[in-house]
Amino acid sequence: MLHAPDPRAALSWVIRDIHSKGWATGTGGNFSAVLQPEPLRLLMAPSGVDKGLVNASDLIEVDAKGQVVRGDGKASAETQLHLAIVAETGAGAVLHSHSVTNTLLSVVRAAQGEIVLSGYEMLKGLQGITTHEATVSLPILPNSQDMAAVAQKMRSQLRSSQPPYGILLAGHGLYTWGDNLVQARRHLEILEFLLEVSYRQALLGRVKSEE
Ligand SMILES: CSCCC(=O)C(=O)COP(=O)(O)O
Ligand SMILES: [Zn+2]
Repeated sequence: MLHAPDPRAALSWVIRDIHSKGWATGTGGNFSAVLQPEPLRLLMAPSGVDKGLVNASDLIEVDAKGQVVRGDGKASAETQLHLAIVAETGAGAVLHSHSVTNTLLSVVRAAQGEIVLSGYEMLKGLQGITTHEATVSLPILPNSQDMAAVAQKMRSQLRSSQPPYGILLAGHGLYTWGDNLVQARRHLEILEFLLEVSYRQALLGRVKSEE
């Protein structure tokens, strides 16, 4: 289904799959795929829908200003973040998850401003990484309901000399992306795996030091 020629079938399957993994419980998370770059058309789920129940025909199309140009429903307030990521990275798909692990770790590590992932074989699942001897930093931005302000902070992270593979919003969730939906989904799975490892490693360290 992921390789389906119909982008609606592919994106709706990815959304339900992410929900089934517990990374977009209830209405949490939002997801987009670029249908065409010029004029920009993003395929997205409408705001506030249960991400376990999204069908191909439920998806809406939004333009570069975040206005709905096709389909029923409202565009997510977080559409601005998807648009900023697409504009800065040229991504073909953007995935935003609300897993328990990313919600928790992004709060606990908020003061550090980043989560560093280093030395794991699974890092090679990220595009361009060919060795476990790699270090990836996921910036943590403060959460806010002011999406224009969050989008601006994301843009400056994405313009850095080493743009990140993902960005965390503290107590909220993870944004990641890829050249296409297949790559974006792989990045999400890899980063969720590595965040889970990081979380369990911290727990283990705590148990050890308490012995
Ligand atoms: C309980 S979900 C709160 C809103 C959110 O963070 C999210 O990712 C989903 O928002 P949407 O408007 O796209 O449904
Ligand atoms: Zn969210």
